[in-house]
Amino acid sequence: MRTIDDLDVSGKRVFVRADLNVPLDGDRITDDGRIRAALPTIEKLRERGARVIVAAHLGRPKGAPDPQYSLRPVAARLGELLGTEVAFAADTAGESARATSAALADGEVALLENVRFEPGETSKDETERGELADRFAQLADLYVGDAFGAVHRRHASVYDLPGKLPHAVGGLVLTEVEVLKRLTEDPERPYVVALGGSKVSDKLAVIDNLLGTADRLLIGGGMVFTFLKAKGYEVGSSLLENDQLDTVRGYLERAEREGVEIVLPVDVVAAEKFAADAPHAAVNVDAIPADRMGLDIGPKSQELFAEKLADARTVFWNGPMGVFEMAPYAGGTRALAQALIDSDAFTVVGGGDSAAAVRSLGFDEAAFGHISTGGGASLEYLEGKDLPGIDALA
Ligand SMILES: Nc1ncnc2c1ncn2[C@@H]1O[C@H](COP(=O)(O)OP(=O)(O)OP(=O)(O)O)[C@@H](O)[C@H]1O
Ligand SMILES: O=C(O)[C@H](O)COP(=O)(O)O
Repeated sequence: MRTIDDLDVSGKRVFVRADLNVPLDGDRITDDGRIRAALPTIEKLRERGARVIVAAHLGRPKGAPDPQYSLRPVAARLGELLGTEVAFAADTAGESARATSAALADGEVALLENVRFEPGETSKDETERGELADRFAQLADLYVGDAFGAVHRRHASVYDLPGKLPHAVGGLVLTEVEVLKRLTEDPERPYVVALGGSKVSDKLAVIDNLLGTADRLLIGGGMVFTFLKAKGYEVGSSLLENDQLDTVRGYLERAEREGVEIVLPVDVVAAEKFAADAPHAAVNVDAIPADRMGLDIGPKSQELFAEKLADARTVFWNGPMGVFEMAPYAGGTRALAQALIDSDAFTVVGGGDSAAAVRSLGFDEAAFGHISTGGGASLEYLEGKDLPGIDALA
């Protein structure tokens, strides 16, 4: 794979696909970790006289402009961090993008509006994606793939565009892959994987593969309830993937057969509604009231998970244990982070929100072995799956 060092970028327009999918509260960025992680590649290109056109997605808009998912606040923050003005194109691949790209001087940077405002970006139809990629290609001379958090997506700006321009892999992708390799090539055991978060259907699928590599799986976050339901418990109004119950039963059976431990919470914090001020209490998993939703693992589960991490030598953690953004439901995530720190294991934390949680709860990033910008992407890498956004850079 070619790296940036192999490209002659001086005076050229370089399209950089980055993952700038940061958590927002209104238009306030609550964690800028992914923007910071994108800086080295952009800075290197600027130093070498490139005209840098950054493209990224934010959230999951439905293929049309939606102001709540605008990257405008990200352009402002990127400019602050780079210490230079970042021009913002009000569209993704239209008139504004073309004019913004054409106006760039050497060393200048622009950010395009959210690539997912274009239906072609996430389309399953290759022709539709290809048409958008053609429009992107008109904006630039070269392509750099550095969106590690999105390399598992077969999307126009990640997968199709590199086929249309001379391209190189970015430094962030290289670093991430180098660290994650340590987890796939003979990890020190016990190897424990902790899974949580809310992208339940995305992440349930990885369990199948993890059963073949990890010694122990700790299940927290929104994923818990599909497991509990599959075991016959009632889960009230908690997040639930009803159509995955059989799959999950299959995982539980296979784990038992193959001697992989799946550790489920024994209690959860159940709230009347999805709100910080909602009445809530810790209840055992066999006593979740029908009108309540589980928003965190409970204190007994925190202890249990810490015990299950104490002897680990390698840990990968993706997905918060609860709705850590609201103080009453942050305990599980805080306890898990602390247990990782207390263990002697090589620890990797992956995912936009997981990394944000670690930082927002006041932990020192340096206390972990590696904080990855990829959640789903890291998991798919660990599964050994082909990653479209990396394959396309070959
Ligand atoms: N029990 C729960 N019910 C609902 N949401 C939950 C629950 N537990 C955690 N969450 C939410 O999960 C979200 C994060 O999930 P997600 O799967 O996106 O993780 P991530 O670390 O960002 O990984 P990725 O980078 O793949 O997105 C948080 O916003 C958190 O509030
Ligand atoms: O947050 C992430 O994991 C990446 O930015 C990818 O986002 P997606 O799951 O919406 O494709």
